[in-house]
Amino acid sequence: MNIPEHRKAIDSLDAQIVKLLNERTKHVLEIGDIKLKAGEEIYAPHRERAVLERICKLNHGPITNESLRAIYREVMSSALSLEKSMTIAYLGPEATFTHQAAIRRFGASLKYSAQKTVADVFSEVTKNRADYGVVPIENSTEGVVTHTLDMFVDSDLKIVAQIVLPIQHCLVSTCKREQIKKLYSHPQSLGQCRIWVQTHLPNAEIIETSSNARSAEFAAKEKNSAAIAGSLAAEHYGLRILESDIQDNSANATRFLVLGRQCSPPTGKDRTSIMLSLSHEVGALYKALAAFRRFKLNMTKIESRPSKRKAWEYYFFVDCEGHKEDKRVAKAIVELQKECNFVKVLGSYPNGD
Ligand SMILES: O=C(O)C(=O)C[C@]1(C(=O)O)C=C[C@@H](O)C=C1
Repeated sequence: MNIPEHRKAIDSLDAQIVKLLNERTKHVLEIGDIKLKAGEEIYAPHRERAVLERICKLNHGPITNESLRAIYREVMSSALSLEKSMTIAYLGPEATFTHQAAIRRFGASLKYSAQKTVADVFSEVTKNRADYGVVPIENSTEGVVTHTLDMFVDSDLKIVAQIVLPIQHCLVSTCKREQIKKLYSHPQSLGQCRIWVQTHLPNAEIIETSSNARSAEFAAKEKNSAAIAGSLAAEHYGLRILESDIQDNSANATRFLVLGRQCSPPTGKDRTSIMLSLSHEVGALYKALAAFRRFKLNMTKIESRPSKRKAWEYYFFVDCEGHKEDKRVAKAIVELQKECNFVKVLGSYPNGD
């Protein structure tokens, strides 16, 4: 076939794709009506995961699974936005990695609302001003985000999904690399790119900022300056990516949580986050954690935080595999309730990204 013939075939396929996408969307709208009448959540992360897994299984190429997932992300995002006008609050400013993570999960068709602090994200969702919130919880090199853990103490919001975003730092600027005199960076990002900066920009004056997006904003306004930031920030502030993936550790990733008001149903591959407090007694933590061993539950994380209510009193945050409605998890929670002063299930949600 020559190019015009291929294009004719593409035009005919596009006509079918558009028709099929609209047929799909009509079903989604009907589901939306049923959910609204039943007072159910519109966003269904368990179903989205099943859809994405299924389309990847159906795929025999040449299109990659990654591209197919990105296309379907947008298909589901546009469907969601038609089912209900939705707002996603996230830790801003605009174009941060949290913003990038939120778009990766919810797509480009929804409304996003940047918040100044993690507490503001919680408050927007609690007060119904946003449908969901996205906050960072831990970075593979920097560890846990303590503000986020602390917020769960007084909040009734649920973790409904998680997003694992590989953090790819870029050197972004309006000038050429040789012309860079100043480098704007968030201290954590600088920590993650230290070797690269020392090797490639040893003479640049380094100025610390409060976020990657701010770094990009400053670099966009000032001649002979550059920033360490993500690709979304580069695009947002009209900067060129001079070098990508400049982080010293290529396995650098951040886990974000999606906060909502209702729990997600089980998918068969879930994770449950639990918060607990214990009496000051020898072996109290050991006895409490025995519940996970007894019911053969793989614990994937444990963190402790000062309670801020009484000196030397701590809360423990524990993640395990399984859903709170799974028999073994439910039994372990009953056991924990016997051993602990206080137990709160923060949410059960699909494991993975
Ligand atoms: O299956 C549903 O519950 C839907 O609302 C449909 C759909 C989809 O487009 O497939 C849309 C949004 C949900 O988050 C999950 C899936």
